[in-house]
Parts: sequence; C-alpha cells; structure tokens
Amino acid sequence: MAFFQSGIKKFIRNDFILLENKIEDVDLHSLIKSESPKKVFIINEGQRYVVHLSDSTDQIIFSTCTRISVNTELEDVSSFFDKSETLLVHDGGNFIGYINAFDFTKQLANTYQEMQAYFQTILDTIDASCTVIDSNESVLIWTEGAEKIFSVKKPDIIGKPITNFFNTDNLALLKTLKDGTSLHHSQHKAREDLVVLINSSPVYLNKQIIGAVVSETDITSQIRLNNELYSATEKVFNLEKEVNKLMPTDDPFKLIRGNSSALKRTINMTKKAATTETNILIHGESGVGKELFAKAVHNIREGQNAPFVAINCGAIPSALFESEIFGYERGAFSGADQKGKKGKVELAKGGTLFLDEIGEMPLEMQVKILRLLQERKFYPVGGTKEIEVDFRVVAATNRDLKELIKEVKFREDLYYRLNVVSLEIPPLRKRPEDIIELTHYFLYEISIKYKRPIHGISQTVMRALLQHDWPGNIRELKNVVERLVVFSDEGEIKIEDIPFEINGMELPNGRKTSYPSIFNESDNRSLNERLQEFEKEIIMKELEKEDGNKLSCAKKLQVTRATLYNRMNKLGLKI
Ligand SMILES: Nc1ncnc2c1ncn2[C@@H]1O[C@H](COP(=O)(O)OP(=O)(O)OP(=O)(O)O)[C@@H](O)[C@H]1O
Repeated sequence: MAFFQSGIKKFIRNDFILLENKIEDVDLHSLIKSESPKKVFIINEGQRYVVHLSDSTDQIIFSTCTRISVNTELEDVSSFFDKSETLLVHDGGNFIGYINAFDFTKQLANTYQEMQAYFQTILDTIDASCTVIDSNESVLIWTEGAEKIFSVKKPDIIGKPITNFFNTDNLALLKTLKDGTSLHHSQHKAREDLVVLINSSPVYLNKQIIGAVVSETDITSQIRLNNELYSATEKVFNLEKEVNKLMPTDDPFKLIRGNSSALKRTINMTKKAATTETNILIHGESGVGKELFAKAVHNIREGQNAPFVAINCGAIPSALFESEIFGYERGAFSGADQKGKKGKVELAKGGTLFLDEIGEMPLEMQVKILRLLQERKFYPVGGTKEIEVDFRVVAATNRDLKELIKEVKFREDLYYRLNVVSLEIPPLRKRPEDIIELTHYFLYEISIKYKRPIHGISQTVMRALLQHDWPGNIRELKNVVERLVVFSDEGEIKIEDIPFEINGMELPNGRKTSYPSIFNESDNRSLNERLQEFEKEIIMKELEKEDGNKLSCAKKLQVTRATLYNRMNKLGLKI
C-alpha cells in the first residue's frame, strides 16, 4: 500500500535534464523542444532554474526552483512550494529528480482517495464497533458494528455530540479524549444486558489530541456461556467431592498439583520412603506442601481411614506441650478437664503422628518424645499406668536441624531417630513451571468457594506470577490467587490486584516495575535454570502473539513443531 510508505520518494519524477554551468555552449531553445516533455533544469553560479518555452512568444522562461533533500518529510514539502512551483530533489548532493506542485497535489488527492477506500473497507470488515469523535466530542465515524451493539443508526449520530446519546459517566471515549488514557481489553458493562471489551486510543496530531477512537466487542454471550460453564463445573466439583467421600480415591498424591520434574522426583522418593515403616523427616521452606506430603505418606502406609494427627510444635506453649501430646488423667492439674483427656499420641493409634515444625519443640519435651519413639510407651500427665501405642511418625521442619544441634537447641539423638529417611520438598522458585498449573487449580477451587466465576487469566497476570520470587511458596501463591478472585470484576482478574511489585512489566496504572527476575541480584539459580525461565517467557510471548497457534509460533522461532512441543513439555508449559 503506497500510502503507508513514508517520505516523498513516490512523488519524485525523474524525466529531467540537468545542465550545470557552461550553458553558453548549449542551444537551449532546440534542447527544450527536442527533449520535451522532459523538464530542463539549469544550475548556474549557485542558482537553480527550471526552463521552458512560453506558449505565446516561444521565448525561454527561467523560473527559480528550490532544492530539497530526498529525506524531507512529506508533510514539510508543501511549505517549499511557497518559494517555487518546482522542487529539485537531491540525495546527498546528487540531483535525482524533481517534484512539481501540480503533480504533487494530484497525487496527494489520489493517495487520499486510496486511503479512504482502504479505511472504509477496514471499518466495514471488522465485527467490533468502531467509533471516532473529534475534539468537540462530535461523532466522525460510527460503524455497522456500533449500530448493532448500541442500536443507534449511523445517519442519526454522525456529526452530533456523542454525549447526546450516551451517559457521560459511562464514556471511556471522553476520558481518552480529555486525558489521553488508552484502554486495552478493558471489560465494561455498557448496559444492564450488554458487556463489552473496550480498546480506546487518543488521536494525536503534532502532539495535540485531536480526537479519540474506541472499539468495542460484544462479549455478553461469551460471559453467559462462561457462567453456564461455571455452574456446570461447580456441580461437577461438588459431585466429585461426594464421590470422593463415598469412594475415596486411591491416588495418595491427588491433592499435590504440579508437573515439574523436581516435584515428580520428590513424589517418586516419597513413594519409596512410604514403603517402609520407618520415621520420616520432611524438610522444606515454609508453605511448600510438607503437610500434604506427610498426608500422602500416611495414605500410602496407613490408608485414608486411619487417624492422621498433626501437632504444630511451634504453636503449643511449653507448659501445655506434655498434656497435649500425652494427654492427662482425671484431676491431673487444676483447670484440667475433670474427665481427663486423651493426648495426640493416643489419638494417632494405628495411624500417623505428624510432628510439624519439630525444630520448635522445647528441649525438655524432646527427651520425652525420644523415649516415646524408642519404647512406644508413655505415661499421661498425672497417670500411673503406662500406655502402649502403635503409630508411625512423620516430622517436618523448615529449620536446619544440624545447625540447631550445634546451638544446643535440638537433641542429636532425636534428630537421628527422626531422620531415618529424609525428604526434601523443593521450593516453588526451583519449579516455576508448577506455577501455571497451581494457579489454574487454585483459580478453579477458589472461584467455586466464593461463587465468583472467572473467565480465565491473562498472559500478563500469569507472567507476573511466573516472575515473582514466592518466599511464602505455594501458600503465598494460593493467597495471591484468592485475593485476585476476591477483587475480580465481572469475572476479570486484574493485574492491579497483584500485591507485589511486578518485574519488568508495564502496568496500566503506571505502577513501578523492576528488572526481570532472571537479573535479580538475589537470584541464586543456576545459569540453566535462568535460561529455562527466559526460554519459557519467549515461547509464551510468541504463542500469545500467534493466538496460541503452535505451528505459526514454531515457524516464527525457526524450529519444527515437534521441537516446540518437546521444549514446551520440558519447560512444563501446557500444550
Ligand atoms: N503441590 C501442591 N498442590 C496443591 N496445593 C498445595 C501444594 N503444595 C502446597 N499446597 C497448598 O499450600 C498450602 C500450604 O501447604 P502445607 O501446609 O502442606 O505446607 P507446609 O510446608 O506444611 O507449610 P508450613 O511450613 O507452614 O508448615 C496448603 O493450603 C496446601 O494445600
């Protein structure tokens, strides 16, 4: 399309003859006649002329002409015609042609018509509505799409102020016109029965806003379908829960979501560890899923119906520890329940005692627990009869127990008793590919919990979640998703609701961003891990650009489709 080429090249004519100096030797009269219709230019003593013969007198007429560079902007050309009707064009000093005012105007008019034709066809082709207003808020363009969405006919609205037809408060277009705000894919309830996705942009000319354009797509039916899908999903979810109650699933890892190789490795090790009767110690940062893994071990070893009794060793005050764990006899101490109370150990009979945050257990209790683990017998507080009980132990900690041993805060003998088999649950930053599956899983679960249908999650939000460091691991991710669902509007998750600073990303509200996480100073991951994150970003970005089309994406990245699938698989991207 010629008019999209910027610059003046298409207006330059090259049917010309240029005579420089020494014109005395030339018979100008015959030259002009013989070379007609070529234009003849003369450069003499630094002056430039275009010469032609007068129609009436056949005399040579000299008209001065202006010299312009081939790089002159199109919009600046007309100002040169104030000085002369013909412009001699040079490229780095060499004259390459000329532009005359008559041709220029004619071609501009042609270009304008061409543009109009394309422009009109674009407007007639798009389904979405397109509305354009000028700086006086009058409607310049109103497409068929706009007629359909807003039931206002084009002849009725063209040339009239848009505010005659719509409530000012509801007009994104006016805001765009006034302060230059752009919108992209912003969901908006235009009427009670109409939901649209809006894009809007100001029109700038010479750094001034001269109008605004808005395009709206009716998504009411998508929203309705999504709501129907949501109610169906909710029913399936509840039915699934009922079925699980009646026929418990035999997959002990069902609640552990994620597809990363790091997680798969941990699951495999857990399966092996759970084939033994022995004590298991689970290490891992806060919120990585230690309790979920402890439960999985329990489900494999003892079965779901056996008791799983968890004690958070960091949450029980020292004074109550013994009675909590071992229970107490009737009247054991003042304020105690008169009937006495079974301790956690007794409750875990035939099942699993899960000692969470074992590193926080008071030293004086550690010796009692050690004896319990060695002898499987204990005295309730105030009791005289020893109770024998059979149970398995799984302990968990996010502390470095060896360090605590050095600081004399943890008993070495207890450590070796608990740590017969140890499992390490990797933090989320070592398996970022799990973030995608976990996010979708939590979105689904939480949207049902709050009865708030969600229409999906944009690539921008997902990218922000993928780039975050997640010190609180999966619990933190779950909380963030919960927040996004709670603050969602009309099923739309908003990037503004992300409660942490977003790396290397431009936000609509101009919130400050920092560098991508692969460049963070605190990033201790290997080169390979960082490269994988980068690769993942590239693939996700290209897929987004290609609307999810893998073949086009593979072509763009110059790999085969099979290679793209392999890489996506390896990087844990959903195929
Ligand atoms: N892989 C996973 N899939 C689904 N949910 C998970 C996963 N891992 C953890 N969660 C969820 O994250 C939250 C924290 O998990 P959990 O309590 O098991 O972690 P933890 O390591 O024991 O935490 P803490 O260190 O605080 O004791 C829970 O809501 C749990 O259901």
